[in-house]
Amino acid sequence: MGLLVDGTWTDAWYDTKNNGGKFVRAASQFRNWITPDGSAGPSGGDGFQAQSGRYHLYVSYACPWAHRTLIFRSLKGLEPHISISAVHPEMLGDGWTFQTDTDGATGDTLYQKEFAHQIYTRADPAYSGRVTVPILWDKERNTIVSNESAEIIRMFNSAFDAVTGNTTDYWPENDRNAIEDVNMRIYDTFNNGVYKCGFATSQAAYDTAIGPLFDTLDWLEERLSHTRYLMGARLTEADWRLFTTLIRFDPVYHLHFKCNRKRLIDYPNLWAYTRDLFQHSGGAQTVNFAHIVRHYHFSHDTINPYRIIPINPDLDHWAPHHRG
Ligand SMILES: N[C@@H](CCC(=O)N[C@@H](CS)C(=O)NCC(=O)O)C(=O)O
Repeated sequence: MGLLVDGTWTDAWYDTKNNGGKFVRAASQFRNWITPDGSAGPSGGDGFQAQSGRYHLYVSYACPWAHRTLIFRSLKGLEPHISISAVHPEMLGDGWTFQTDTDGATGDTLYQKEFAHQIYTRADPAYSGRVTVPILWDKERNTIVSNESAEIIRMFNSAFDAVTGNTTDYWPENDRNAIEDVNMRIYDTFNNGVYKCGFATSQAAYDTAIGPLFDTLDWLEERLSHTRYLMGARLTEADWRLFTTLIRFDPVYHLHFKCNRKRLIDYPNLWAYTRDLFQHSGGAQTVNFAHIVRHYHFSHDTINPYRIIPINPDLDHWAPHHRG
């Protein structure tokens, strides 16, 4: 685990000392948008036109943020148009690596680099900051388009529609405000909330995060007792953003990140909803439990220094969900 400082790799754990033991996630720095005609998006520069074969996605199968982008690549039929490389699940002193000694770890299929930080310095030799996945790479301009998953999924949702002919919309105009409200609560207390609990280095920081996390799960359990999806009958990005944290909850977050007041399977609606999404196209084929379990238990020295992988419950994600 480390970061780049003026383009030089430096091995360092998250600094929580200045925040009373709280984990504070840094903002992503590459914020360009791919658009149908290459005009600029809501942030960054122009010149990133949606074209088949031009872009490459670096992911970790373990990472919930990268997982979102894999789901949207699948939902929107982008597999033939956007190539991928998947990092090795163990993120140690060198950060994410392109070692290939584990099933599913592809190596850097574009440039045959060893480390993900070399992709960042290829885009910006003086980059300072964390080296995170996902990374959306432009092969033509030789740079990073975006390293912000929330924005990458919105690009995938619509920018390539003319290329693929797939016009299914997971961010429908009429529901955007409602989606934003739900996203904000789920991001703050759950998607990022599990990390706030797990990476807390003071009791107070943990206590501040854990209450709202389970309040959100109780709220979701109630909401999903009335409707199939978060926005009603229609599946939207809000569901997929929630899914990537739910699917990791019992195997990882419950124990490893101390989110253990309840398990996912203790919430009948949420658990059935998770299975519903898992069984949907874009679900199961983007989930790699081996990478998920290995990554978290191996990569966080301060939490699990002996890298012992717990036995974990047997979960049947293929059991009928009865939410049709
Ligand atoms: N805001 C980013 C966050 C991505 C992120 O934090 N990814 C984690 C993996 S789950 C990572 O690469 N962490 C490496 C680090 O923080 O050094 C996004 O949503 O795209």
